[in-house]
Amino acid sequence: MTCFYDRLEQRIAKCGNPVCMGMDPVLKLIPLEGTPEDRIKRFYSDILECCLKRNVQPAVVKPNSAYYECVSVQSMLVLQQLIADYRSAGIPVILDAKRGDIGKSSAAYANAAYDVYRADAVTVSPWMGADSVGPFIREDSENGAYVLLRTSNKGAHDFQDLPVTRSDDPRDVAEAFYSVADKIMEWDADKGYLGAVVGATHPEELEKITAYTVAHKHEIPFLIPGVSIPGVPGGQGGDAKTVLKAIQNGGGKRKFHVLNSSSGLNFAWQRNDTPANYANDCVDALEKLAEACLI
Ligand SMILES: O=c1ccn([C@@H]2O[C@H](COP(=O)(O)O)[C@@H](O)[C@H]2O)c(=O)[nH]1
Repeated sequence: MTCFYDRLEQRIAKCGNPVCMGMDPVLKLIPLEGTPEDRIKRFYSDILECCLKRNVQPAVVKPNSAYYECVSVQSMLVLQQLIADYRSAGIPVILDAKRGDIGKSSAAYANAAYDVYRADAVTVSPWMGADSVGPFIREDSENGAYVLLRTSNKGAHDFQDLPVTRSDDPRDVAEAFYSVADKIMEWDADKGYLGAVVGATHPEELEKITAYTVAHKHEIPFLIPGVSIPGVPGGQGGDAKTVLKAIQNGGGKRKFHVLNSSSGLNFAWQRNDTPANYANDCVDALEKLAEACLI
């Protein structure tokens, strides 16, 4: 059994890029006719087919559950089918659902993500602590979970940057996100089940977090959302090269970090206003992002 993050590292090496393609359907940007569910299914199936045909593949994909839940109950079946299709093509799937609850409810959420939707990995919130994250660590499985550590949004600052006293020494104060990093390293105990979400919009923090984990001899694999692709609308302004250099400057050695773009890839057709060419435009943008990741 190979743990999720070793698998991911192998996969990144094999496909030659660390891109995580988000799959966040927005109906008004899907230029197809039919029921909402059919349009979502065809859209992402066409993109998959085009990736395979052109042999340009993302390392991993990340559907955000919210974008399916808000369409209909039936679209959750589409999500399940898309996860199966991408996995059958050899592309691992991270289900972005940001789970976390009391232990037994977290266990039910973990069963849903890994056994019903059959995702390889899932995003989880650390807010409720060890018993909440624990069920997402499946011993002897190939599954993984990404814990929210320093998110990409503005509001991340509200709690994640709060100064926290970390020992009996009142001078030992640091931002709260370091405590999340500590817990990820403690809960994972080097078994390779836990990664962390760190936003591309905060490269300074990314460098600090990398340096911290390297100093603790426990590099944490990062899922890095918020990347924008130069010349393509969408995303949150994070720059791929800056992100990868931040990891390098922090002393990161492992090649298991993934950079996510959702709207920038999915709706790249907007760049040239070529809706009929949505699949090729997405794959062009993917190629562009993959190139930007060569540093
Ligand atoms: O800190 C976070 C955590 C999750 N996300 C999610 O990633 C994608 C980003 O979409 P873009 O269109 O590339 O901006 C989306 O699903 C978010 O919910 C994040 O952005 N930041």
